[in-house]
Amino acid sequence: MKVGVIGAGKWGSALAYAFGINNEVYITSRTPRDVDNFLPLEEILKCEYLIITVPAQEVARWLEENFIFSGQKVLVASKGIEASSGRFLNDIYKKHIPDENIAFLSGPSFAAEVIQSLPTALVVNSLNETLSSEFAALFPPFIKAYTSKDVIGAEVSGAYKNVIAIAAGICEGLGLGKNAAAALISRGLVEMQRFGKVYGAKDDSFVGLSGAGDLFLTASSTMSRNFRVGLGLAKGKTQDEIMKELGEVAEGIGTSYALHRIAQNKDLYLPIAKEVYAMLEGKNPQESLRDLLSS
Ligand SMILES: NC(=O)C1=CN([C@@H]2O[C@H](COP(=O)(O)OP(=O)(O)OC[C@H]3O[C@@H](n4cnc5c(N)ncnc54)[C@H](OP(=O)(O)O)[C@@H]3O)[C@@H](O)[C@H]2O)C=CC1
Ligand SMILES: O=C(CO)COP(=O)(O)O
Repeated sequence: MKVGVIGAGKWGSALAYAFGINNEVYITSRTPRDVDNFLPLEEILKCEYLIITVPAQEVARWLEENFIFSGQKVLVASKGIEASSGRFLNDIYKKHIPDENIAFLSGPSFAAEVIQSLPTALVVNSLNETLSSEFAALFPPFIKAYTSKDVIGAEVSGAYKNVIAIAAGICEGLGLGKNAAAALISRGLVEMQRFGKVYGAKDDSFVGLSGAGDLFLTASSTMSRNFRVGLGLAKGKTQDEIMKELGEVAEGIGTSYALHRIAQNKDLYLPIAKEVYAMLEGKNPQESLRDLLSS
C-alpha cells in the first residue's frame, strides 16, 4: 500500500519507519530533509493513505493553506486541542475531509520506542469501521492495533493526558513523592473522563489504551516532553525558557489554554487543568500543588 506521512518530526519519522515495514512509505515536511523517500507535499497528497502529524496548534492553518482532498484515507496522529478556539481536531478536519475518510490514532506510543520496534498497542478510531480496519492492517507486527468508533473519547484522552503529564512533571520536580504522583494521575484520569462525558465520549476509552494507557505512560516518564515541561515549571523556568530548551512540540501547553477557554465557556470544573493553566501563566507551582493536594 502507498502511505504518505506528513510531518518529519519525531512522531512522523517513527510512523514512517513503522508503516514502512509492510508498505511503500513516503514522507514530507514543512522543512525539506535529506531522508529516504522524502517527496514534496503535492506528491504525498497523491497517496491513497495519509498519516498527518502536524501539531494541533498549527493544523487549521496548515489545512487551509496546503491540503487538497481527493479521496485520500487519512489517519490523524497528532494529539491536542486548539488553544485559540477550543476546537477538537476532528472539528478542524471536518471542513476538509469527510467523516468516512478520517481516523484518529491513540494509545501509548513514545516515538523513540516505536522507532526501535519495541512493542505497544494502539487504537485506530473512526466512525467508519472499515477504514479503521484498513489502517489497522497496515501496522507492523510489533504494534497491536485495535479499532474503536469513539473518536471523541480518543481525542479527549490523547489531548488531556498531556496536561496531566505536565502536572505530574511538576509533582516530580517538587519532590512530592510517589503517593502524590499516583493521587494526581488517578484524579487526572477521572477529570479527563468527566470532561469527555460532556462530549459523549465512552468510559471504555478512558480505562483502556487511549486514556489510562497513554496517561500512565506520559505522566510517569522523563521521555515525555509534557512531563519535562512540568519539571521545568517546578524549577521556576518560564514557558519560553522551557520551550527553547525542549526544541520540540509539547501539546499540553496549548491544550491547557484550550481547556481553560472551554471550562470558562461551559462552566466546567477541571481542577488539575485549571492549576496547570495557572502555573503556565506564572502561578507558583508549590502553591498550585498545595491547592490541588491538600485538604
Ligand atoms: N513524539 C511522540 O512520541 C508522539 C507525538 N505525538 C503527537 O504528534 C504530533 C507531532 O509531534 P512530534 O512529531 O513528536 O513533534 P516534533 O516537534 O518532533 O515535530 C513537529 C512536526 O510538526 C511540523 N510542523 C510544525 N509546525 C508546522 C506548521 N506550521 N506547518 C506544518 N508543519 C509543521 C514540523 O515540521 P518541520 O520540522 O519540517 O518544520 C515537524 O514535522 C503532536 O501532536 C504530538 O502530540 C503523538 C504520539 C507520540
Ligand atoms: O503522546 C505521546 C506518547 O503516547 C508523547 O508524549 P509527549 O508529547 O509528552 O512526549
